[in-house]
Amino acid sequence: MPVLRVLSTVAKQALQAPVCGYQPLAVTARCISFSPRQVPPGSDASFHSVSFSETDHPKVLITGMMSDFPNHRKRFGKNNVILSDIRKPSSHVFHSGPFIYSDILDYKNLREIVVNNRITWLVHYSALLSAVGEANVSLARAVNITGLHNILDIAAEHGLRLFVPSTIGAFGPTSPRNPTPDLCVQRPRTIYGVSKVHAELMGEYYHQRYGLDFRCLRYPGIISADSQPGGGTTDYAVQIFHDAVKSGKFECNLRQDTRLPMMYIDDCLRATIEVMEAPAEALTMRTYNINAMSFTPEELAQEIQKQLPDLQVTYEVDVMRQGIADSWPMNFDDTNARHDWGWKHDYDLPELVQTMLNFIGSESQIAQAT
Ligand SMILES: NC(=O)C1=CN([C@@H]2O[C@H](COP(=O)(O)OP(=O)(O)OC[C@H]3O[C@@H](n4cnc5c(N)ncnc54)[C@H](O)[C@@H]3O)[C@@H](O)[C@H]2O)C=CC1
Ligand SMILES: CC(=O)[C@H](N)C(=O)O
Repeated sequence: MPVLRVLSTVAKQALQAPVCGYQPLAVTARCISFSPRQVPPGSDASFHSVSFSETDHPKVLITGMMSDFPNHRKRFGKNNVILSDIRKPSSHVFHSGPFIYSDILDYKNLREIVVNNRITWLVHYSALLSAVGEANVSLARAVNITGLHNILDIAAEHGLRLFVPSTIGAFGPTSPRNPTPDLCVQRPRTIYGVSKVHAELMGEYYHQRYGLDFRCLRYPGIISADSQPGGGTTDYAVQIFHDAVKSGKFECNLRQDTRLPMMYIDDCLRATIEVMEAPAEALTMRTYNINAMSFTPEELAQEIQKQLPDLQVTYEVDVMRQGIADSWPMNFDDTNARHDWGWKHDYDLPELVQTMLNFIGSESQIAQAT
């Protein structure tokens, strides 16, 4: 829809909205019962959010497949969590519950999915990560920014609770790095970081302007055994486990002393559920840092070598990735998440290494046996 038409619709309805007059923005937002792409009554469609009783399970749509979301499915019921992507799912994901094709750049298709499945919560993972984003800026801009606009409008129109992850990559070289607090200078130097700051600010704006229930966590680098690294700067911390088990050798593309915040996937998914379920009154902010551990490639290698002493690690620095890593936080301050909604991580470095090696080791034994 052309911008001007949106603006004129918004302006017209704003003028018609009763008694909002000179009240502060937050109050005004509650008076305006329309969303940015809503078309006027009498035209081709008009939207009315269905309200659900408190006892209903949320019906969750997840864009992008960060994992197979066993936690979400266990919590909300297998059929209440629909995964979506433009990529073919693994057979494990495909057989674990509903999966649907959805391109987040296709607004009408997203709307159809939300309506047909009576979606109430949207968890928006689709994005291009930092390194792959630098390699394809226009695609990153489309997926991470235009795609996000579609998601925000769909969520606002249909009264959805919306989760969008942000990242340590939303900070830049002028941010305090050790530790990095929730509120500080954010001048990232990657298209990924810029798009994530945009997502944080747009979500918070929609929250105060349209009452959107927007929730956002800034994740550290996420380490998971059951998905391949997706083109990020922290990928080395996943790849090292696969190479250690497979060949006993690993070539690291970051310097050995590059310290970055990291988290095991189970902690990440649990944090996501916890912040989504937190009562709105507990949230003093809508975007929180979450933290678990911080390590360098050398420290990670040493911890793995306690289990696999023959592992050999060499360093072949990728200049672009190193530049990105050097501009990111070394340690994350998540005091507010711990205070407001009780965030607490379970996995430190030794537990992470043990769990990853158990998982990848048993997978590789199965592969060898078959
Ligand atoms: N993996 C990590 O270390 C961290 C991830 N995050 C955030 O978590 C989210 C998920 O990250 P990962 O799973 O690691 O990334 P990933 O690159 O593995 O997955 C992203 C998914 O988005 C999908 N996608 C791309 N274009 C799409 C489109 N037009 N329509 C629908 N789907 C599309 C891709 O097919 C892919 O499956 C991202 O938003 C990322 O910014 C944040 C911090 C750390
Ligand atoms: C930390 C992230 O957001 C991601 N893993 C990346 O390295 O781009």
